[in-house]
Amino acid sequence: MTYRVLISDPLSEEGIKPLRETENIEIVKNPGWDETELLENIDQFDALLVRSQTQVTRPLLEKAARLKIVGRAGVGVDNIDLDAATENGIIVVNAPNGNTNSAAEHTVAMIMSLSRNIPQAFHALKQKQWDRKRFVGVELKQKTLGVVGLGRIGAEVAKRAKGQRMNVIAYDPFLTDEKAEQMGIKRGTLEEVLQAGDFITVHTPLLKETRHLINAEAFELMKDGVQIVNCARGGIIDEDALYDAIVSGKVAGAALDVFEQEPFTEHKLLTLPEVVATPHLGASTVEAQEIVAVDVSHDVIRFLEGKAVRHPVNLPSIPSEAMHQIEPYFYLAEKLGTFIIDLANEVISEIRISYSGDLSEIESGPVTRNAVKGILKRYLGSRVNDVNALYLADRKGITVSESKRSARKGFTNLITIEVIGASGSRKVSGTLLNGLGPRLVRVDDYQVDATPEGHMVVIQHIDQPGVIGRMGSAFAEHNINIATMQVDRSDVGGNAIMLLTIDRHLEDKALAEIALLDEIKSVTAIDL
Ligand SMILES: NC(=O)c1ccc[n+]([C@@H]2O[C@H](COP(=O)([O-])OP(=O)(O)OC[C@H]3O[C@@H](n4cnc5c(N)ncnc54)[C@H](O)[C@@H]3O)[C@@H](O)[C@H]2O)c1
Ligand SMILES: O=C(O)[C@H](O)COP(=O)(O)O
Repeated sequence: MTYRVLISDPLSEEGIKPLRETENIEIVKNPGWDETELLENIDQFDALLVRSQTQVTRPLLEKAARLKIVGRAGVGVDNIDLDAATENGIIVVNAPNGNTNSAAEHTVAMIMSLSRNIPQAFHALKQKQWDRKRFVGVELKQKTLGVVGLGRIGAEVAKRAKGQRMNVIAYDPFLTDEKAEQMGIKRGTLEEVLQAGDFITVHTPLLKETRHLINAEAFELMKDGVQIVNCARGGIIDEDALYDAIVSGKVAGAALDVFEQEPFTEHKLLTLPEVVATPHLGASTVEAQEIVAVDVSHDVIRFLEGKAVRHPVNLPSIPSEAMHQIEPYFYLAEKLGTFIIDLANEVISEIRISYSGDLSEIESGPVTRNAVKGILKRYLGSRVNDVNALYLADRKGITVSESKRSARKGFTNLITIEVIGASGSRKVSGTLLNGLGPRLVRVDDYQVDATPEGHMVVIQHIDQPGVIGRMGSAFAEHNINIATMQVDRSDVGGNAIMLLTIDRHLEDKALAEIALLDEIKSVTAIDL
């Protein structure tokens, strides 16, 4: 199959080489489509690669019937409707580390531009004004840098500020005293950072909680003459409040690389001499763009090859060694899910998945998602995958729960899936056997041993002489060969089960005839 990949923002050509060098990938790069054309064409693509310009909206994602993955060549994903991606079973990946250094360096450049009025002085020179008085600056040494958000970039900026012999105080909900001490910086509350900073730089994501985090009240807390830098996301700083704070003299200067609305060319902030600005250049270096494009290209290739991705955004990120441990269970979990929903053959309200033995110590989330996928695809077909399985189960009012028991129960690893419907509970268990692969080992309370694949038949019957013989003859009359057969019973003469693998699908007519045989209580055909 050829996968079609659309690149709708400028990505480094060097960086997308891994995609170009992958045989079954066809690339459409920067076709110059506007929003309407993108909407018209998106359903032709399996993967979409963006930076921050393309708005990956819910309408776009809902139209993208073929889209499997959105790759963000950078950190911020606020231009992507993550809920819509999840609901439509589209995984989103990003490249969280590739542009950290560039963004940190750009932030330092912006701080120094502010401290020495470099852009303004250059602009004056270009106007043939040799003016040295107007552009007297300030040293950074001994000044305090307030950092709001000490993640990858904030921490790199803090390190560089220390190199300029600045004092650094930072606020970050996850910053500990130990980490602060280790970095030789002070940990403060947001208020303390705002009050202490001679320069204040923000490095948080744009979230509900961080939108307008730096607002009029925040400016009131700051020192008179404070200088503000935003190389993170437009919207963290309330631009109108910033304008007022500059005009009032509270803020002596502001350096902005990102804006609430981009492109940003008309805002009144740009009319102020105290403002320096760049058009979202923090990650715009040859090096950063190559790294982020390589990172996201590799993740797209991994995903299209059915492998785990390194930087999922709308799925929990699992370390690769842990993923390596659990990936072999995905197939088993999905097959058990399909098996049990066909066996139950009714609307269910609850899915209970239990992991025992070695599995009680694993990161079971991805395995659970594959089991739920196996169950739901009977209702929803191929649109359900491990990205949207839990969302779709929730939307159908099906509760999903997990439990773990270290007890081995006769198997080093065992997955049991129980579904609850109006007529009660049905359950199935499976295991991964070394060298033998996935095995189905329990159906309800019966012991079996079969490979969960192909055309299977579950027959519930009464444990009486002749039942098996009559059943075998019935299959023979329909020219259906029985490849494997497992029998178990609750007690002598009591309820019993046959689990068959047959060579072709059991047609309804044959199924109905077999179901009428004496002592047969139910016949269920399950195609895995
Ligand atoms: N200008 C650019 O071109 C450019 C380049 C790269 C990244 N960015 C942006 O910079 C920002 C930071 O990127 P990063 O890679 O450092 O992300 P990160 O996830 O490594 O760090 C973000 C930090 O913000 C902290 N945080 C979250 N909410 C907070 C709050 N309310 N107050 C204080 N801290 C809070 C988090 O705990 C985290 O430590 C992102 O928005 C990213 O999109 C911009
Ligand atoms: O979040 C990011 O990675 C930066 O804002 C970079 O955005 P860009 O890829 O549009 O330069």
